[in-house]
This record gives sequence, C-alpha cells and structure tokens, in this order.
Amino acid sequence: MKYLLFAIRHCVSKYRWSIIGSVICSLLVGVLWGANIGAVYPFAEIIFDGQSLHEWADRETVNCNTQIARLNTEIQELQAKLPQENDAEEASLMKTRIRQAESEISGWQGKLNNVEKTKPYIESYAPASPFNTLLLLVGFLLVGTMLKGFFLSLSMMLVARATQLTALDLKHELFEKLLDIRLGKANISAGDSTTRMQGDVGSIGAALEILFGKSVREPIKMFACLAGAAYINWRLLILSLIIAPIAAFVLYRLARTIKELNVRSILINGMITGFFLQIMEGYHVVKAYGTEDYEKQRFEAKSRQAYWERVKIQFFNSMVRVNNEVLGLGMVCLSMIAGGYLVLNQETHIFGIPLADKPMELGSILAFYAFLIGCTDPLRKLGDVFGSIQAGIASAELVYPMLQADPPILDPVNPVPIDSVGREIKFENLEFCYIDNTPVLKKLNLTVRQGETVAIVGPNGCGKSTLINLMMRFYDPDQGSVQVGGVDIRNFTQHDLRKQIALVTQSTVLFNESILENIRYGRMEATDEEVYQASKLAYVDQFVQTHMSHGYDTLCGDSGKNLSGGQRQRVSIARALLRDPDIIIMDEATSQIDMESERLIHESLKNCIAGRTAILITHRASTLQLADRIVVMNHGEIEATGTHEELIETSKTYCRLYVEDESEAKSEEANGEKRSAA
Ligand SMILES: Nc1ncnc2c1ncn2[C@@H]1O[C@H](COP(=O)(O)OP(=O)(O)OP(=O)(O)O)[C@@H](O)[C@H]1O
Repeated sequence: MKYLLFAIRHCVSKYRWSIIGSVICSLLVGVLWGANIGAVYPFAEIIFDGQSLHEWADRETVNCNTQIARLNTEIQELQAKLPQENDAEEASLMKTRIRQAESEISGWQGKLNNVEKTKPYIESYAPASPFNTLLLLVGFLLVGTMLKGFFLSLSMMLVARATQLTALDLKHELFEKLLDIRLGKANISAGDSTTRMQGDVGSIGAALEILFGKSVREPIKMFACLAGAAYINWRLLILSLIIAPIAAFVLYRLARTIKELNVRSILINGMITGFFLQIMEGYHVVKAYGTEDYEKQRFEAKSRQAYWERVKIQFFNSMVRVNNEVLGLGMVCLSMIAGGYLVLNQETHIFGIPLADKPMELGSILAFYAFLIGCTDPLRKLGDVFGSIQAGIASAELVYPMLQADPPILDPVNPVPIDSVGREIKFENLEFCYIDNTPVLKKLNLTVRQGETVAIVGPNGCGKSTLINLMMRFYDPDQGSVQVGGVDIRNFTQHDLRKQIALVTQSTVLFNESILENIRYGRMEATDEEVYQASKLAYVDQFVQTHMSHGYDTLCGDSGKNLSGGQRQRVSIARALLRDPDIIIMDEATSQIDMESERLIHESLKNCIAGRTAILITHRASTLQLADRIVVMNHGEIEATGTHEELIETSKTYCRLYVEDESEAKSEEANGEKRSAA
C-alpha cells in the first residue's frame, strides 16, 4: 500500500479540487441513498395505515403521552409496593422493571420530542389527505433518485478526470525515467519496461479511480444506512455487526493473497511481453529456421502460466464477494432474529440485555431492516472492486521503485564545461566487467590525440564496443577513467559529452519515421537544407532519388526494415555527419556497404574526420587507410599499436585479421568480377 500512497498523494495534491468536488458529490449521493431507504418508514407507518402526516403526528403525540403516562403510573405503583416487599428476589425484579420503565419513558420522550419538532413543518407543508401524502412521498423518491443520479455521474466524471490525469503524469514520469535508468549495468528488459508502462500504469489509474470513486461513495452510502439504522436502534445495530470483525479479518487475509498473486501475474505478463517482442523482432529468423511450432509451444506454456495466475486471482476475488455477502446477510439475519423477537413479544430486552428503549413498532423494524439491506449493496460493490485495488497496489510496488531508482549514470553536481577543454581522448587504466569476475577490459591504456584518427581492430568479443560504451558513458568503468581534454568524462554532463560525439553503431538503429526525420535525429534543429547536404555527403541522396517512392518522406519502417542494410548504414552516417561533431566514433560503420558505396563514403569520411578526433572500429583495409594509427586489441588489452606496415611485422593478431580480411576482400572482388562477366 505504501507505494500506492505515492500515487494517491500525487492525485490529491495536484487535482485536489476535482477530488474535493467528487467527495462532496459522494456525500450527497450517500445522504440521498439513505434518505430514499428511510422512506420505508413513512410508507409502512403512515401511508399503508391510511393516514396523512397530520394524523400520524397527532396520533403519535397522543400515543407517546399515553405510554409515558402509563409507564409513570407503573413506576409509581412499583415504587409504592417496593418498601413492603420482603422477598429480596421479587424486590430486585421490581427495581429492574422500574429501571426498564424509566428507560422506556426516555425512549417515548425522545420520540415525542422529535414528533413535536417536526409537527410545525408538517402542519405548514404536508398535504392533509393520505393519498396526497403518498404522492408527496413518491415525488420525494423520484426527485431524490434523480438528484442521486446527477451527483453520482458528476462524482464519477471528477474522479475520472483526477485519476486519469494522475495516470498520465505517471506515464510521462516513467517514460522520462526509463530513458535514464536503462543505462549502466541495471538489467531492465524491454518486456518489463513495456509492462510497467502499459499494464501497470493503467492498473494504478484504475485502482485510483476505484479508491476515489466507489471506495469513497459506497462506504458513505453504507455509513448513511448504518447511521439510519443506529438512529432507529443503535443497540440492535451493534448486535447485528457482531460478525463484522471476523469478516474484516478474512478480508485482510484475502487482500494479502490477492496482492501477492497480482505481483506474480504482472511479472509473468512482463516475461510474456518480452518474449513476444523478441519473436516479433526476430520474426524472419523464426520463419527461416522453421521454429514456429517450438515458439508456439513456448508461448503457450508461458500464457498458460499467466492463465493459472488469473484463475487464482479470480477465485480469491470471488471469495471477497462471498465474504462481503455473508457479512451483509449475517447482519440482516441477526437483526431479523433479534428485532423480530422484540417486535413480536413487544419486549425491550433479550436475555436481560437491553436492546431497545421502548418496544419497537413494525414501521421502525422494517426501516431498520431496509437500512441493513441498504448496506449490503455497497458491500457487494466494494467486494467487486477489491481485486482491482489489490492489482493497483501490486502494480505500484513495481512502478514506484523504478521511478525512485537513482539513474546508474549520474551527472556531476558541479559539471565542467566541455567547451573549456581540448578533444584528446584518453583511456587510463580502464577496467570493466558486465558480469562480476568476468573482466572485459583489463587495465587498458590508450590515448587518441586531438585531431587524430585511430582505428581499433581485434577479434570478436575482445572489448572494442565496450570501449565505445564507456566513451559514451553508457556505462561507467569499474576502475580507471576515460578522459576528454585531460578531464574525467564523469565531470561533464552526459548531455554535453554526447553532444560532442557522433556515434555510428554496429546495428544501425532507425525509427519508423521518414528518412528526413531519421537523419535530422543527429541534430533536431537542423534545417531541411542541412539534412539534404549531409545526405549527399553520405550518398543517401543517391538511393532516395532513385529508389524511394516518397523521397525523403518515405517511412523507414520498424527498426528501418524498409531499407536495405547498406542504405540503413548510409542514413546512419548522414545522421552523424549532420551532427557536425568534434569526435566521431564509428563501430564497423562500413561493414554493410557495397564496394562502390564504400569507396564514395570513404571520400566523404575523409573530409568528415579531417580536423576531428576519430575512433574507427573496423576490419576493413580501406577504412584502416584513413587511420593515422592502428590499435590492435585482444582479450580486453591493447596488444600492439602502429601503422599497417609495422603491425604486419609486429602483431600476430593483426596479421591474422588482416590477412583473412584481405583474402576475403579479394575473393569478394573476384566473385563480383565473375558476376559482371556473366
Ligand atoms: N551487455 C552485456 N552483458 C554481458 N556481457 C556483455 C555485454 N555486452 C558485451 N558483453 C561481453 O563483453 C565482451 C566484449 O564485448 P564487445 O561487444 O565489447 O566485443 P567487440 O570486441 O566489440 O566484439 P565484436 O567485434 O564482435 O563486435 C564479450 O565477451 C561479450 O560477450
């Protein structure tokens, strides 16, 4: 509940007028609900007795006075007899009877006072004939019901406004947070993020809507009925409520179980979402390898697990309803037995326990039952929504810790302005591991001078991309530092740092936007003209003009699937060129580009890296030619540094990579020639 309280607090503090308005409306609904039920009394006592309100008031005045006089006489007689009574037991009975009679007198007196208080109003406003009194009551019921409906819908609208806006705020806050906390080693999967954003925020919104709606309205209605019942006979009401603590305990136990089941169900759903996203992403691999049945079975197994959790939740939710209905019925049954006994025997006590000031009339006991039955409807409605509140509590327990988590990569309190330093990049004694005790970088030292172009080569998995991840501050090193201009990059704001860098990643990430917008992502404020300029330099313009039906407005599709691998790479390079950065980082940027494009791009790359600090991770000999220096990495360490010729002589790893690469290139060239000859 602690976490849902954060959402409640937000809703109350930010949308307080809607909440206050809805509570006032709910109060009016409750009062009108109780008043409508209370109309049973005049129907039973007055109308169906063939009287008007005037006659009823007169009759009641006479009746109360008669009863008070009768009881006074009885008391006087008993008091007169008491001194002569020698039998102690008899004397005690007489004393008890005197006390009962006194209590009855106060009951009749109370009723007399009420009747006398209402009499002037009845005389001024109430119709004189019984039928007109009936019409008045029916009119009162109709108007009461219509007003109740009006205030009910107003309350629902105000609650929906406040709670849905709270859910919206939460969604925005979570989106912003997710943009920060997926950096570093925190392992928050796409499935979990999606479930938090889609399902859980909705579930919190629904729980708030119930909490400020039904959970306020229904207890008020219940309270109005209980107040009505207590007004008629509070002692009988307490007797009726004797089973309430047991029901409350059962409810408490059920609440815990339902919440735990909801947490489990949400986690399983997160897993299913993650699995589903993965299958949709790797759809063509599934088709190509014919693993549809295998994936179907895996999906069915996970869905079945989720199904069982839902079934269990529904079972316990139904138990809540049963519990509430048993409570409501138990209250009515207890009051029926006790009240029936009092009315039928015209008694005020049961087993010596006083349950009424005066013997109850049929109208009073019928109104009392009506009020208790009036309580069962809110109880049933509360039972129905109880599960949704528990689901909201469970969702809040998953969403709020995420919102409150510190981003793994933090900006410094007093950042150094990045413009005040040079652009030399230094990796100093760098150590890093993704998984504990599995070092990926081992005391790595490397300096890239300002304006220098360094190519990094090395076998798969040796840590080249990790180096880039640390340079971009997607992760912070375990030991050592990455420096720009001699300053540890942790002293710059992340925004400032990344603004100086254009990154072209291994897997080209494009969004399902137009080609124009995908390129503009490099610098959001760039004009169309600047985008076209960068496109020409990266040879995007070439294929846009010839292959794209809607030119630069052509959509790239999910993850850029409407473009070929090489085209995606070129869009990505255009994006980096548009950024006009001080530092360029390319991770295998040219791997998917055909030979002709590669040649042209290299020309533009040459211009692009001129005067800039550049790190190129590549295996391609042609790209290596752009580098001032080549660094060979192996097993998370720098194995050798030098020019191509030097490394051929000094580095076995480089020699192996380069020779393989060269022979690969040659065979590609030969294949190309064969194809063109054919
Ligand atoms: N997010 C991650 N969690 C755990 N281990 C990771 C993660 N990313 C990379 N690794 C591991 O770190 C090691 C270095 O990976 P890295 O991507 O830096 O290699 P690389 O030199 O860029 O390889 P390649 O040439 O194949 O791109 C690998 O053994 C890899 O399995």
